Amino acid sequence: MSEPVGIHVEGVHFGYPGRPVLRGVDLTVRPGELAALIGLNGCGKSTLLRLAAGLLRPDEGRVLLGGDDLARLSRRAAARRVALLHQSSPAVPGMTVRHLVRQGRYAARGPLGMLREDGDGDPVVARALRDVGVERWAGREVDALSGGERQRVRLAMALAQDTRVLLLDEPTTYLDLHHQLDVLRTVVRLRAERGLSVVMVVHDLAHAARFAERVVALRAGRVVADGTPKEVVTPGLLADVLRVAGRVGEDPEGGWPVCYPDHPLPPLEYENHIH
Ligand SMILES: Nc1ncnc2c1ncn2[C@@H]1O[C@H](COP(=O)(O)OP(=O)(O)OP(=O)(O)O)[C@@H](O)[C@H]1O
Repeated sequence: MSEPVGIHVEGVHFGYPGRPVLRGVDLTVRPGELAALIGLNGCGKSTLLRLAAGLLRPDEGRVLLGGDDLARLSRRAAARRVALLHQSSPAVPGMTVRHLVRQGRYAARGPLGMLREDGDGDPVVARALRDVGVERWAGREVDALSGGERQRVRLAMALAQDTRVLLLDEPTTYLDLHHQLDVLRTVVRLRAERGLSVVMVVHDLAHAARFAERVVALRAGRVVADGTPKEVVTPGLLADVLRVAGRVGEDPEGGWPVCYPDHPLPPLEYENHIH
């Protein structure tokens, strides 16, 4: 028997009508592992996360969560195992931070459990608010928060699902540098403390190289590189995957790769076909 894994994406093909996006993607992320997913705009990163969360069904291939086929799980059972922080979410007029984060408990508690809850009662909600340092805003309206504040509250909502697999689509969007690092370090800490499998879409290679155990590069619907930051983040990757010319050095203390991007390269032929 092979080792049970957090999340295992196997041979996944997917397209929207008239638009093939993923063409046979394999990806395994073990408990306690943080994988950064990188690639050009429109290459299919968010689509892959939505498939991994069970919000889309693969045309071919499958997604396994701890060995169970996601396609066989109900929406609610899936939501107890995998949480997705979306790139953006619609505004909800009048909703408080606590109320929004409580929404993350729906899968675990069910409709009756949600009704019975007395407000502050759920310790997982309190912990999620604390994890991202937003407990002092619990009574504020979400719509009255800044973009960065709202992003952290949305992360708290994903954490409130209390799943072993966490999918984060650009979790540092809107955040200032201080809070980018704060959120990334929180994710790194939680994945170690709670043995989470984390897949995180990032555009900032510095963050991928510094905080992820693995960097997975997607191009034209396929995984074209998957390894440690040192293995993957190279001038070749900058050029082939991100269409940027630049140098790659090494952090003198930590040893992780440091990029010095210089100028964009023209798109490749396949990109014109796909997009
Ligand atoms: N609901 C949809 N219907 C049709 N096409 C879609 C839909 N969602 C995304 N696409 C297309 O699928 C492709 C992949 O989109 P996706 O959002 O997965 O890219 P991405 O890598 O996450 O991009 P970005 O870095 O810009 O967030 C794009 O060409 C996009 O236009």
